[in-house]
Amino acid sequence: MFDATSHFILLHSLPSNKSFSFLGLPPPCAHPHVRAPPPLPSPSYLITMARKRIILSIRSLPLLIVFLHFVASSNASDAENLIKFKGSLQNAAALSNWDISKPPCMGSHENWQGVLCDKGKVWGLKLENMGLGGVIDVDTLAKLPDLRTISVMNNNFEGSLPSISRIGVLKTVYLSNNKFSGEIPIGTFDGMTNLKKIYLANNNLSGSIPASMAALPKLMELMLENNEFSGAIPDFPPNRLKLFNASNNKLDGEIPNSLTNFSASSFDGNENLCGGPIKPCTPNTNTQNSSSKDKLPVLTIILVTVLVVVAIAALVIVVIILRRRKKTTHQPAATMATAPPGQPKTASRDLDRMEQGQSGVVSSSAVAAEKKPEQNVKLTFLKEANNNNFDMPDLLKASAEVLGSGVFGSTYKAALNDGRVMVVKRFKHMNNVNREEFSEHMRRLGRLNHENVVSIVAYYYRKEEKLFVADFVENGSLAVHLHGNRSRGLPSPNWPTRLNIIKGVAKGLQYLYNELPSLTAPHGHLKSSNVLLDISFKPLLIDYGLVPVVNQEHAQDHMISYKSPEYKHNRRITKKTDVWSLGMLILEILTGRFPSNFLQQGSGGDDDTDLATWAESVLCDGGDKTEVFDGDMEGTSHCYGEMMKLLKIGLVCCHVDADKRPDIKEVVDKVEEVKEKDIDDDFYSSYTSETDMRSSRGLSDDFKSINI
Ligand SMILES: Nc1ncnc2c1ncn2[C@@H]1O[C@H](COP(=O)(O)OP(=O)(O)OP(=O)(O)O)[C@@H](O)[C@H]1O
Repeated sequence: MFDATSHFILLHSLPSNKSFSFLGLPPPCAHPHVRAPPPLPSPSYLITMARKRIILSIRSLPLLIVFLHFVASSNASDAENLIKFKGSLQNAAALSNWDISKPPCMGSHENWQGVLCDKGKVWGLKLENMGLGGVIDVDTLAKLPDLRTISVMNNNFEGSLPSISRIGVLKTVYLSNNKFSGEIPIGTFDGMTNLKKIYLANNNLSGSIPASMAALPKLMELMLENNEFSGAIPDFPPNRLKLFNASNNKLDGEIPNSLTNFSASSFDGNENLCGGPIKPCTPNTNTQNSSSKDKLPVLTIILVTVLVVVAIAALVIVVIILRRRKKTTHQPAATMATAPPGQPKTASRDLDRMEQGQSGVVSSSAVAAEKKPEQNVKLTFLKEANNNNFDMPDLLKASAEVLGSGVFGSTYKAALNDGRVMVVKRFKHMNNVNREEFSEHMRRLGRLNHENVVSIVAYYYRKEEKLFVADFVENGSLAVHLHGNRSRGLPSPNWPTRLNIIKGVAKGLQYLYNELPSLTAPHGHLKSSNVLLDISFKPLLIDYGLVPVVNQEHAQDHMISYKSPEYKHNRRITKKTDVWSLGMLILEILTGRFPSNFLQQGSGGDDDTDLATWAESVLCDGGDKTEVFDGDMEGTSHCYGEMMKLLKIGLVCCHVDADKRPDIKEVVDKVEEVKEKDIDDDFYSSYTSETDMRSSRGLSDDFKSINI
């Protein structure tokens, strides 16, 4: 027996020059003028050596078997560790399908609720909104070698923060919206050299922000809002953090220079914090901040008090005189933009509270204009409409609900007194576009009118505050219907509904391409949470046309277009980038899998596995191809042929080479040809042949060859 292993061992165990001679090649560094080539080894020498190696390889066979067994059983041990981890949780009913007899991961297929898989390995845990409590057993999780992300957001975990540095390889940790409390030990994040995102918002954590956080070399997102953190904010390396929020804590001192580019809302609600975008630090603030050890001399205090009293008195007299004069000259007309005294401040605080997610429904504002209310609180309406009989003060008074916080800011639902329900989106990460450019862009967006595009009704511009107002769409986002309903046990959209949604989205996107020809990516941020559904499940696009007005650095980190292969590889987006996003969305709708799970996983390195690659691998691996489709999608019998056609359109749209993707018109035409039911029963089997499948993304260049 002379197997590959023994062959390998034989070659590598021979004296270096001999091994090359054995292959009939000259030794790598031999130089004829320096040294003559060594003589060929005698046949008896070679036979002896070969024998020795064979014996060695037979001896090492048990080791090899143990090694292979270890590799084969690594999945089982992931399963055991997960079951052990589950054992320390309370209220783990949502994890009832964690079943040791079934591996958590089969390739990229996930068998266990909340367990994210890649190539048969557990790379993430997404245990959100499950009412979980108890202990997070980090020591057991540390035994999962491929674990890179953990989210237990929106649960009931309490007590001190788990020692996550035991899982040193983590890239993202989401612990927001729990009841974690107490101080974070100094070294909690020590050695976590790959950690990029830490979400701790809405807990009861106290003490200082640990310096080990500021020392993390790759940290990009840090959310600490609505806790009890105190003391000074440590200095983070400049330009590293892309998202930061420490509002509503008890922090004090001066905001470090490295964080001054974040807006005031990242720091609001910390009374003794100063500098950067909030109130300037005065010697007085500094005195307060340094625990007021050295007190001001009594005389100075008295002098300052007297001066302040005199100044206030003078101000009151001036105001009274001015009011009297006004009254005698003319009676002022009440403008919609004039807020009642005190209203802006309260409203502003309400808004910030809403933003921190402290309460779902509050009597709120959409914006507060603290400086020049007369000029600043007027909305600019984009369309002439009879029912635009409201303005900013009405939004300020309306009861509002936080719909969510996205990458550009927060979105609120505001119910007006006349029954109309509006949505206000407050943008945080805009670029420095001036009023004229912004207004011009808004007028362009305001002219849009299509049944699959949500119209922007009005906008508000101030240098540091930008708002969009739109009508509320009742039925929530496609993302919730595809992914959220599942965990709540609600029905998922069936095949005909999903097909109609894709048709509507494609038409809406084509409309944007036609109407906004000057934009490279007319949508730019197409994903399932930016597709809303009305009551009849008609899709409507939102968050389109933003690329020209948003902060580019932020966009590059968060917008869907910037996750495309062309941006990853060539740092550019093209006219076909939105087609890629549409392709991804088609695959998400058909497979029920969330593309961002794949993107997040690939973002840290060279791993290019995305949803399209995964779908292709299922189609090509010779197994049951229908497994690619979402198992929760009903109404699929006699439809697999048509579903396959649509899947293939999605795959072609995701072609890695942007030039080989179809243009939007071709996509719309092809999608329109897909029917709810298979026309020909035999069609499916011929359609799903191996060759045909392999041609979908890379191997066939001609989109027109799609056999519809
Ligand atoms: N006009 C609207 N009617 C109803 N719901 C809306 C409307 N606009 C936005 N939403 C919903 O509000 C929520 C928050 O939206 P937002 O755009 O702030 O975040 P996102 O879509 O989750 O992320 P991103 O900022 O990346 O777009 C989402 O669930 C979105 O579907």
